[in-house]
Amino acid sequence: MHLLSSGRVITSLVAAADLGPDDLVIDFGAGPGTITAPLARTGSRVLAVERDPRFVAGLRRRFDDRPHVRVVHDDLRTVRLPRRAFAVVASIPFAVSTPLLRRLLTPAASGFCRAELVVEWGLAKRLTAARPRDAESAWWSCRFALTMRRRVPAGCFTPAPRVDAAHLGVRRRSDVDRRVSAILWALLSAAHRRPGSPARVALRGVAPPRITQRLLGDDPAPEITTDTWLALAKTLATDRNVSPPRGMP
Ligand SMILES: C[S@@+](CC[C@H](N)C(=O)[O-])C[C@H]1O[C@@H](n2cnc3c(N)ncnc32)[C@H](O)[C@@H]1O
Repeated sequence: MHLLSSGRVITSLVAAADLGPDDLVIDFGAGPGTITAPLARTGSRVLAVERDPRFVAGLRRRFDDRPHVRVVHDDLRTVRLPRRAFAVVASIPFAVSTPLLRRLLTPAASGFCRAELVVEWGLAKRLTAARPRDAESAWWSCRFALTMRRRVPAGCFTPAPRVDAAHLGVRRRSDVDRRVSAILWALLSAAHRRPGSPARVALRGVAPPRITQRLLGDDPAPEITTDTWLALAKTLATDRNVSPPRGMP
């Protein structure tokens, strides 16, 4: 287990979240409370989720006198998420980063709105690439602005992991509504079904060829940027003849 030991990284994680007393924030994999403590000082309501009973006991003792901190003994992959708007600030084991991101970023509607996360460097690089390489990363990056804030060298943890990490910022895009999302889901699912062929060809029958030709050209789906996918979905959303398909997650 690699505990964050750099005060500078912890301070910048919490500062980037810009939390106040009206906010609800979750620290997933809270461990000894290294991040929980500065989160508690922001005055927000804090949920510290931890699976290891020894850490849970320590967290309960440490935050006993802080009524706005609740320690939840549960698994981050299955714990019930709040319905109300919430933020996440966390440094979690690299092995459960993707399951957690899936829970936060995949559902079209949820209370999740933003996060400051420590994840493996390679994962952060992949998620913040201008050209998402699969339908899932495109779905995430079109609906959330994913920003590489900084590299977090392995030496910032005790003990140091084998690879560096990154501080990743996540913000829900306010200009992507349910209709745009539904169209986006249909476009990405169809275009990535045959990722080697030009996306505009894969989208025949899903979107009007005059629009896909102009925006997508002959590029296959993994070569199309997040910005272009978003522009296409927003253009189609303004066309009242396009009915938003069902089946979004
Ligand atoms: C890398 S440590 C980070 C601890 C602390 N956040 C820090 O930065 O120092 C990961 C923590 O996540 C906990 N953890 C691992 N898998 C978990 C899971 N599935 N659900 C909840 N907590 C988990 C571990 O017990 C450990 O305390």
